[in-house]
Amino acid sequence: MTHTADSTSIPVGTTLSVKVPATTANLGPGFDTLGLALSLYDELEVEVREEPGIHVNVLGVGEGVVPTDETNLVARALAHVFERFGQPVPGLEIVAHNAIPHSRGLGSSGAAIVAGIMAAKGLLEGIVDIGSIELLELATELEGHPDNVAPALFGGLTIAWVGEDGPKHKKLIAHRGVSAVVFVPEAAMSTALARSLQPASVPHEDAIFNVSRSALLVAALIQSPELLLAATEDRLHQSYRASAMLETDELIRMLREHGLAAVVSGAGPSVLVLGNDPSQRLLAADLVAANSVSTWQPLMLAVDFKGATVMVHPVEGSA
Ligand SMILES: Nc1ncnc2c1ncn2[C@@H]1O[C@H](COP(=O)(O)OP(=O)(O)O)[C@@H](O)[C@H]1O
Ligand SMILES: N[C@@H](CCOP(=O)(O)O)C(=O)O
Repeated sequence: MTHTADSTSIPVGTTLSVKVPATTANLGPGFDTLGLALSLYDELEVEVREEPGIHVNVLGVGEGVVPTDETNLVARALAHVFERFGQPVPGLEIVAHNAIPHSRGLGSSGAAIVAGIMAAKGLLEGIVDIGSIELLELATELEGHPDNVAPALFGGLTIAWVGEDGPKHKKLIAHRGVSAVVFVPEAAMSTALARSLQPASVPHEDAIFNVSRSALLVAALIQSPELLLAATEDRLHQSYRASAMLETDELIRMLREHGLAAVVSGAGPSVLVLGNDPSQRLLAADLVAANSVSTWQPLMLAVDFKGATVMVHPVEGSA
């Protein structure tokens, strides 16, 4: 006889693996809207156990820092899905292998939320069918804005928006000439702090400026990468947040003066350079090494086209 963890029919011993990409949001003018999935991943191994409660063994980034109990963001996201569908959470042992740096503007909180949601989707397979619209709704409820969680879930370049009936997305395939390098500083800055610096309203001319640049940016990213420099200008968020990340601001100015499409990655403080050919990444890395006194870790990343994945490994004989 197969043991079950509780009143759901999820057998004890069921395991699953989850993989979620890092993301870079905004891409300059596309505040809270545009995002790109990148080839840097957080991974989970999840096992259903007899003992109730969720324990998270955190390895890599966040080890010894983020909680290991039910208050862990991955565990909270997972529990949120079970609660939404009226299902009791089984006892779980989770091993989290984290590579996405925290509070640097690479979507670590979005990735943790998506990881928990994908784990829940895998555990609830055959009990509840969770579609892509629901995945994005659940993730956006927890993250507060859809621009990181959409590419983390679906991969590629995403346009995300919130309609009257909730968040939606459109996935696009970035032009293969587009390359990305992210410069990650040692110091962290929370997204919540960056968001607190945003004004409640902006001048109409700045809104027009960003509408034109973000429309152009979609064309640049999927068809005409040579337009990336003009297409990555922004007046909606970067200047308001610059006082909280002066070195980021300086680095972006320097790189843009050299013709490189440099922007704040997400809410910062990392810097993203979108290249229209791979040699621009090396040029950017040389310029950063030569012109900055601080240490910036260069991450040369590819665009991830797949998004989050979950693989369920049922207990033998339980299917
Ligand atoms: N894999 C993870 N497991 C648990 N908590 C996480 C994980 N990733 C991120 N977090 C939480 O999210 C915070 C970072 O979120 P945030 O400030 O939005 O920055 P980011 O730009 O990295 O998303 C971390 O300090 C931590 O509390
Ligand atoms: N649009 C958000 C994006 C936050 O991204 P993160 O990777 O820094 O969490 C914002 O700019 O606040």
